[in-house]
Order: sequence, then C-alpha cells, then structure tokens
Amino acid sequence: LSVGGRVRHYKFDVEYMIKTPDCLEHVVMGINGQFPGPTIRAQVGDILHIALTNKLSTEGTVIHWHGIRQFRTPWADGTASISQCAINPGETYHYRFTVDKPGTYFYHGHYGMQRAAGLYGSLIVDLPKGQNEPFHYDDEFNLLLSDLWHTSSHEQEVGLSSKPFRWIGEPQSLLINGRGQFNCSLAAKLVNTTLPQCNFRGGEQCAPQILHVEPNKTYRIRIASTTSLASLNLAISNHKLVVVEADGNYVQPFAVDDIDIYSGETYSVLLRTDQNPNNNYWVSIGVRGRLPKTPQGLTILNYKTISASVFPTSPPPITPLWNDFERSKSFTKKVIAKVGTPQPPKFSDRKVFLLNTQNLVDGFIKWAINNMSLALPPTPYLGSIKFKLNNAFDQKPPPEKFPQDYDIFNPPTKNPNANIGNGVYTFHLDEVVDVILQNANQLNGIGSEIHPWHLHGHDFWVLGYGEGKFKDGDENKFNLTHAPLRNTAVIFPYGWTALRFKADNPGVWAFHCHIEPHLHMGMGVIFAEGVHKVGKIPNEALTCGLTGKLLVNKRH
Ligand SMILES: O=C1O[C@H]([C@@H](O)CO)C(O)=C1O
Repeated sequence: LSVGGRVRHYKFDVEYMIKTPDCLEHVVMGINGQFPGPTIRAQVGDILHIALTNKLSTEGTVIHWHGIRQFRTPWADGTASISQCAINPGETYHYRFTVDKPGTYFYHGHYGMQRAAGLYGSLIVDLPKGQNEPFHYDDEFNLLLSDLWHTSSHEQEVGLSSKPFRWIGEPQSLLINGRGQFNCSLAAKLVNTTLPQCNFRGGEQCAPQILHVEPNKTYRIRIASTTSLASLNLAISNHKLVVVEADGNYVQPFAVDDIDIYSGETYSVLLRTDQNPNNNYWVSIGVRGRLPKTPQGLTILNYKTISASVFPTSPPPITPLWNDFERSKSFTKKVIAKVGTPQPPKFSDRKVFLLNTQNLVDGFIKWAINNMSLALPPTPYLGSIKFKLNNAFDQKPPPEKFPQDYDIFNPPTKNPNANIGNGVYTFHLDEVVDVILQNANQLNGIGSEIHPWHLHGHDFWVLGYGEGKFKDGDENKFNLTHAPLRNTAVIFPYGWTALRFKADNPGVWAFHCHIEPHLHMGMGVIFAEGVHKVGKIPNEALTCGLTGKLLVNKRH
C-alpha cells in the first residue's frame, strides 16, 4: 500500500430492504439502509478500508470496486469465485486498497445477479488538494444510472438458467441516482403519454434529484452506468456537453448534444449554464441498442434564478433511434486520449481472438467465447492458482482463436452447441496482450447485439473498432498514437474491437460482458498473470472450497 495515504474507514452493511425507487414498492439490495449505497469520496493515494458485513439472511455477497486496478491487493477486487470467497451471512470482509488514479468510478455486487438487485453506489477519487484537473469547473454533480425490473433478481436468474429459457425482457424503469417514475411521468403535460403527470410534494423516494445550478457557471457532471442491460443516451435540453473523462482517464475534450453510455462505463462532461435562466431544462436518459420498451428517465436542471417547480417549456430531448448504430459508433470513436496520455507499446507479444456467440448447451441458451461458456468454480482462482490446487478448475486453457471460416453473419447453425468451462488465460508478467473481440450473429434469426466488455485489474488501450470479421492487415489501422485508456469497451453488431494492455498486475482478473444476464449466461473469461508474485492473501478471502480445506488442515 502506498506510503502517506490517508486511511478512510467505511462500515458497509449489505441487506435487502423495501424501497420505492420508481414509486412502486420493491425489495432492493442496499447498504446501511440506503439505496443506492453511500457515495465513497477519496483522494488519490488514500487507502480505503471498507468493512463489509453481510446482513442478508440466506446468501453470500461481495462488492467489486469498478475501475480500481487493485495493484498489490488482488484479493480486494470483490469478485466471488475469482478473487475471494463470497462473504457468508453474518460475516465481515475487510476490503483494503489504494485508490491511485483520480476519476469517476462506482462499486457494485459481483455475485450472482446482485447488481441487478440494486447493490451499487458511487466511488469518486479526487486529486490531492492543491492539484488541479486539466479543465476548469465551478461545481459538480454525480449521476449514477441504472435500470430496474419488477421481477426479482432471483426470478430473473432462475429464468435465464431454465429450459425453456426465460429472457428478463426490458427494464420497467430507468433510475437516476436510484430514482425513477413508473406510474407517472414528470413530462406528461408535454409528451404523448397515457401516464398521469407526477405530483411530488418532495421527500418521496421516487422524486427526482434536481440539479440546481447558477447561471454562467461550468459544472462537471459525473455519469456512471451500472445498468443490468440498458445502453443509455443522456441529454440535457438546450445544453452542450463537453466530454473530458472516460472510465477514470482524461480524454481529448469534445462537445456533443448527448452522450451514449454503456453499462460499466463512466464519463465526466462539462456543462456551461449559458441558457435562458428563466427556464428549467430536462435531463433525460433513454434506451439505445435494443428496441426500447422503457420510458425515459428524467430529472430537471434548475436555474436557481427561478423555482425548481417552474415547468420546462419544451418536451424532453428525444433519445436517438435505438438502432442507428452509425450514430453510436460515431460517438464512441470520438473518445480519444488526451494529449500526454501514455500510449501503447508499438507491438504486442500475444494476440487473443475472442469470438462472442450465443449458443445452446444441452438445450440451455448460453453465451460462449471461442465456444466456451464460463461457469465459475467453487474455489476462487486467486487461491487455487497461487497454491497450485489443480483440481480446482479446468487445467486446459481455453482457445486463443476461433476457426477462420466461422460465419459471423448467420446463426451458429454448424456449431450451435458450446461447452461449459472454467479454464484460464495465463499471461507472463508484463506481457503485452492484444485482445480482438469479435461479434457475431445471435442464436436465432438475423441480428447481433452490443456488448460492453469490462476488464478487471487494468485499463486497456482501445486500438480500434472495425466492421465484419477481423482480418490480416486490420492491425495496420490500429490507433497507436492517441488510443484512449479505458476499462470498458463495446463491440458493435457484427463488428470487432481491438484492445491492448500490459499484463503487469499480479492477480486473477475477470474480463466479461457487463450486461448482468449475459455474464450470468457465461459471457466472460478469466485472465491470470504473475500469481506467484501475489503477496499474502488474507485468510478471509480463502475460507471456501479447496482453499478453505487447506486452512482447516493447517489447524488440525
Ligand atoms: O441473451 C439474450 O437472450 C435474449 C434473446 O436473444 C433470446 O431470447 C436477448 O435479447 C438477449 O440479449
């Protein structure tokens, strides 16, 4: 742990609670009685110490600190079956780790589908006092975006693993800082809807959190998406957004009317309050990438010159067409590194091609990567690899490429069946790895979805996005001069995305689609590097499976 960092102590009690996040009652997962969980705010170099107590009565839990690389603390990454054992009811796990990079982050459950159940909150890392961000702002807001279902995460989980398969469908509500409106609309008076106008007295759990601003100032709006499924577009009527940060990395500033944000991504945008201060304006989020069946999520940008209850004069921004993928690509490709950002090594040591397919396994619908669908083992990899427990998981590494003649434009008719597995991609410490994520056609009918891939333990450089199947020579088009550093990158329908990272963080790291049901259906892989260099893993991370038995045997 870094020297001189201030230790910040948090006590987190995770429990199920009854809340009314979209004006209807639901059981959600919360922390210390709050949904979303408390915001963690720290400074670069600080050590966070979060004592997490599982107050659920019948299931385990863990929390992942999304975007924090966990250098020298891989057991604090908060991934059940990968970096630690799930924390049992009544038990407390101590997450201790350094936050070494300023930026906008969040945290969330990483066991079963607990993120879908509402286990999430914001994590913001400021620069040390006296240091300035490379852009100016007067004040800031924080928007944590999520989606909500009226079915429980358990019901969803069982449906996804059933035969016949039951898809979770589209979310019922979109939430901004845990607040949405299902049975009324904030904008009913201005839009074509059968929903009544919402009437809030204030204090309701589903009342929107209003952004109160002063005219002629610059605000930094931090935006993080922890959605289970939805790809979102955020816009603020009449106001330009200048994107300055993505996933805790500075980007070359660019101005847009709206931003796309995929699950697992974070952005900071600057907003200048230069519009008529006698109006209020809409902040809207809407679904993109899938046929939307969910009303927009809304709140208000209120110029303090007038009352927050003054009704905006025009309807909320219209969310761009869900399937205008050219528009989506155009936005995503605008995200390039700020000048001065470290750039990737010119060459990679290894290329891993990962074909994403939706398959059948014994009649169950799964997602597979190079024909392997991930099912996590009972003993977390970090311990089983470090202690060489070879029975803990498949010792045969998964394939690093897929058949060249695979037809990505059609359903997987020739090989509809995938295999279930839990093998590991092992990298040499400091190896420079390219990952080429290849999208393909879904299982039934013609179509291909967007998947946001999130890497634990690292940032990667995004080298490029391409159409169709990656082919020899495409690497000549890689962006090696202003490649953005990120921890999440999307693959577009029928396209590929190329990433480069240095395997310089001893540990075991998940790399997966951040869509919660897709991960649950096996859409992920496991990377490991330099595990022999990992320091002493705290016993509390090892108390299950084969490592649990080792601990017991030492005592007897
Ligand atoms: O994984 C998925 O399954 C459904 C559909 O493909 C099968 O019902 C869907 O929309 C997904 O994203």
